[in-house]
Amino acid sequence: MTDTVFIQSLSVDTVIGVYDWEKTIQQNLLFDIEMTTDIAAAAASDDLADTLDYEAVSNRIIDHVTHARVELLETLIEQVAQIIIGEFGVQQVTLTVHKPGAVKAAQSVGLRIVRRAA
Ligand SMILES: Nc1nc2c(c(=O)[nH]1)N=C([C@H](O)[C@@H](O)CO)CN2
Repeated sequence: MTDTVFIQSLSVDTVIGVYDWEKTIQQNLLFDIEMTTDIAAAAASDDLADTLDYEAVSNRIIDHVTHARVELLETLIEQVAQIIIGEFGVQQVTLTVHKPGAVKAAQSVGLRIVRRAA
C-alpha cells in the first residue's frame, strides 16, 4: 500500500512528565500521524465509510491523551500507536510526538516511531 492518511500537528494538552512539578500542570503535545492505507474503495464509492476517517482518529487520540497520566513520552506514544493499529485497522503508522515546552533552548523535542500491525 502506498497511500497515506495523515494528521498534522494535532494539539492536545495533558499532564505528563517525570518531575513532580509537571504533575500539577497541563502541557501541550503535538502529534504528527501518517497512516498507511488504501484509498481505492473510497475513491470509487465516495463514501466515508470506505476509508480511514482522520476526524475519528483525531478525536480518539485527543480523548486518550487528555486523560492519560504517564510520565514518559515513550509510554504515551506507544499507547497511541497501539490504538491506531488495534482500533482502526491501520497496517503501519509513523507517529511523531512533540513536547515543545520541555526544553527552553529547543524549538521542540520528542520522539518518532514506526509501528506495523502483527
Ligand atoms: N526520552 C525522553 N526524555 C525525557 C522525557 C521523556 O518523556 N522522554 N521527559 C522529560 C521531562 O518530563 C521533561 O519533559 C521536563 O522538561 C525529560 N526527558
